[in-house]
Amino acid sequence: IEPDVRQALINFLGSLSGSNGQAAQAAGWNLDTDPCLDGWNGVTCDKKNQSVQKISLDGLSLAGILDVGSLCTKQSLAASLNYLSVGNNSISGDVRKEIADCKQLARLNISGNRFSGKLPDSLPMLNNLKKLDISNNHLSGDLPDLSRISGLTTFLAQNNQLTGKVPKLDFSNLEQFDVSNNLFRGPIPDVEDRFNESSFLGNPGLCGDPLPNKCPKKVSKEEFLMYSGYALIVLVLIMFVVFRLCKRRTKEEKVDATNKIVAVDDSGYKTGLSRSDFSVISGDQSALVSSTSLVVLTSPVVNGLKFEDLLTAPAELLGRGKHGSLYKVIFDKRMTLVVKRIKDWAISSDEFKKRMQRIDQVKHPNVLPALAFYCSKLEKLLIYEYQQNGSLFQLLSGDQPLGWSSRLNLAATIAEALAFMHQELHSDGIAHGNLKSSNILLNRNMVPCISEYGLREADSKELPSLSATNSRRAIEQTGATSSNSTFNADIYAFGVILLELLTGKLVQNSEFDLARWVHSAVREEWTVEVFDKRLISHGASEARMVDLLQAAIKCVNRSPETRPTMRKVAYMINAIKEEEERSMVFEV
Ligand SMILES: Nc1ncnc2c1ncn2[C@@H]1O[C@H](COP(=O)(O)OP(=O)(O)OP(=O)(O)O)[C@@H](O)[C@H]1O
Repeated sequence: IEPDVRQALINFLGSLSGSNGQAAQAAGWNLDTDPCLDGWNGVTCDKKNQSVQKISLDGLSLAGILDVGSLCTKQSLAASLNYLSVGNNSISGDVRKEIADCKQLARLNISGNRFSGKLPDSLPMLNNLKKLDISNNHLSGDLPDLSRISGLTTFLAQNNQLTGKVPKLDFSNLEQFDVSNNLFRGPIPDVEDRFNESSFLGNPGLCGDPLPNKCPKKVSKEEFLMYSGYALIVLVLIMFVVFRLCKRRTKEEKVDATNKIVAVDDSGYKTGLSRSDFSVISGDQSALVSSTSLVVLTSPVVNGLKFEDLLTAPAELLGRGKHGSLYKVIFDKRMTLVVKRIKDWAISSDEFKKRMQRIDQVKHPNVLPALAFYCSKLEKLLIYEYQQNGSLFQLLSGDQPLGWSSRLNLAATIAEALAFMHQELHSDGIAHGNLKSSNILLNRNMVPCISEYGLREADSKELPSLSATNSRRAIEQTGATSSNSTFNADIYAFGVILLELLTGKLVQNSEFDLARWVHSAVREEWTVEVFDKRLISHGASEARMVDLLQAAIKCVNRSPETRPTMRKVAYMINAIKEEEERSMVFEV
């Protein structure tokens, strides 16, 4: 063997052994001897001892790199070397592209090392390769196109991090095949029943035979075109039907429009039309707003809802208060909304929008959020979800008496929610402005929610509406437009709600001044007389009713500055509630 080949072999082993440079010596490889005639360990030559055919250096604790360059670029060596095996060492680094120069290689074994990186794209040029074992390394990336190596009988690649598809090899020719525990993806090619699932296990993205998990059905190009064709035809048909329906509806609306305009006019109530004949906005205004989207605040349910939807849906008038009218609007049974049409509020559209968006940022589970709103010069509308269980006002005026602990819980919940809103919106100067028991709604779980928060600023003319008398009390003696006065008015209004809960007497829309009546009764030491008889007969604790009455009286104090903040009120009511709970435990 020529000296330059000897040198190449020694260099190769030197690189393989890494810091342990003694390997060459230990294996008896040195320039003064001949690899074939003197029998270098791990080297096998041809029968005539003229060329090196095999290098077998398995299990020698080699910890360097595989310098195939020094080996395979030596033409005489490359022309004879058909076996290279360095398995079960600690060799690291990648397999370099020069491996392809060792054209005669029939067996390449690098298993059980620390090889990493991608196999070189030149590897399939080894077209004499029969056995390739790269298993138990840290190899990654997609494999080169191994299907180009036609005579492969062994391909072992298990326990690496190889990606991409399992190569389509000539499985009829393969005797050993294992790609388990890698990162291969996609369908397994047809392995002609020659290998079972153990060859593929441990690849989370693999599917199909012989693995038990089926691959998702792939739609062929023809099928795709066929289905798209069907979809297109259906779409055209739907559009045609919708177009026809819209046309018919517009015709009907034209006929109907005059009735609706009359119905919405203030005289509408007197026209004798049934309540469901009302429409939310009048016909002349609808022309201005018909194709405008609402500003959606909270709910995706109302996304895409337009004014024309509000116009065409049947609307039922729920109430016509001082601040506007309220309609119940049902959209194809999917959702029931209420639309508050605000009357005479001298607020610019910009201010209104900012105000509504600010309120929407403050969320509390016991405050009903507006879902959307609309504002223009002519109209200000707010949309809420319809609450089917009515209001606290209705609950208290109903036949079913409300028990003491329910009333106390209601009071505590509303106080807490109002305290939260006051705290969050104090710097914005946004109080409720129109708190009353008909604005405390009960949701589907009978949980109370404050509705219509911030729909009104209290101003000198427009007092927070209880009844005129009750509301005048609410803010009298305050600087009428100062923001504190609005918060103080809310506290007064909340005090009235407490009084309603305690006395069972409702003040809405009546001139009955509940606060004054309670004040005088207490002054005359008739305190017990004020309480709802039904509460006393059901054995509610008089002491705690008196405590709640004290809190209520503080809230309805004539002098707004001496009213406690809502936070303090909530604290007082919670203390009463805890006392009640303690006493219940004690009684049990
Ligand atoms: N989201 C809702 N769901 C169900 N009922 C509601 C809803 N909002 C209000 N209501 C009820 O509809 C009725 C009319 O409400 P509206 O707000 O018009 O009355 P109001 O508060 O007396 O009027 P105003 O706010 O102008 O003083 C009330 O009984 C109220 O409890």
